[in-house]
Amino acid sequence: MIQVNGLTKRYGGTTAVKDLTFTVRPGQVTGFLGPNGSGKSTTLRVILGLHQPTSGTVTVAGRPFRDRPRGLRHVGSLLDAHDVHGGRSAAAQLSALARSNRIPRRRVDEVLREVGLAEVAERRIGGFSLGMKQRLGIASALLGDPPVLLFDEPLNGLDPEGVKWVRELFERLAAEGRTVFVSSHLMSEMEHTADQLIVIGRGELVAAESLAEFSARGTRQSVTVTTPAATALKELLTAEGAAVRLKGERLTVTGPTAVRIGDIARRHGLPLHELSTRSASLEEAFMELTADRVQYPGGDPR
Ligand SMILES: Nc1ncnc2c1ncn2[C@@H]1O[C@H](COP(=O)(O)OP(=O)(O)OP(=O)(O)O)[C@@H](O)[C@H]1O
Repeated sequence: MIQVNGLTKRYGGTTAVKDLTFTVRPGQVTGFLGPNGSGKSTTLRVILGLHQPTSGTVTVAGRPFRDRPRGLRHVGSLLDAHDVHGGRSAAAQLSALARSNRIPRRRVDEVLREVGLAEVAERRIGGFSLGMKQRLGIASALLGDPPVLLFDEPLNGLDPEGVKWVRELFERLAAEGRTVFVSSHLMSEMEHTADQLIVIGRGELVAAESLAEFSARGTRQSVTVTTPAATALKELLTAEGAAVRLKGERLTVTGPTAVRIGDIARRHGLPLHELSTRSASLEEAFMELTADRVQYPGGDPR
């Protein structure tokens, strides 16, 4: 269990995280979701005792993590897959970690097998692909067989097969009763990975709930209409107070239902080639929720 209580972290004039409170429970995969620069890595670093909070507290299994000797047996983490010694072999890197944490050497072979790197164990890490480095980072996290695991953007650089493997691994780790906390800036990654979500924007908590609860927010619907009379229909719908986007013969309408749009078109003798309702995706719900909290919005403000 991880408990974050009123956590604020400032770097000089920048507030990376502000009054953040949430709990990450064992036995499930919890996604830590937020746009770029929203404070995810900062929070993970504070949980790991690498950075000091400006105010607030963070505990892992009831105690600050930095108070625990032989940390890898308590918390395993993957923060930055590039942060490895390129001249070493995978086996040498893990052996050094095992030694300094008093973990038996046999665990090195076990975790290398577990992450599918047994055959390249003696190769230099410098020649590894990003996907292989991610697997090595996951192996380091698993080395001490810890009850709590933190992963910062672990799906980055993985091919679809790698993504599937990581998802199944996380599921299994959670089913074993461990606390699994996984960050991502993409809802689409978390949609099939996490049971619970902690969502932040600009360092502040936006949502802490199950994926199912979060999905229920995405019930806002839009109607897609295709018609050769797109401009005329757009005018009629706009006059009704609908929000309408026009692209070629296709309108995306929010406000009125499909039935209402169909009735308006019929009354004015406008032909419809398509009329369909769709619910906003989870990605859209996430973007909507964090829209006013994005640190570096895309595009060029003019
Ligand atoms: N060591 C540091 N010194 C100064 N500012 C920092 C430091 N670390 C993070 N920040 C700032 O804190 C804010 C949050 O950054 P953080 O890396 O925690 O976000 P993130 O959600 O992990 O982003 P990303 O998805 O891009 O990795 C940003 O404005 C960042 O520039």
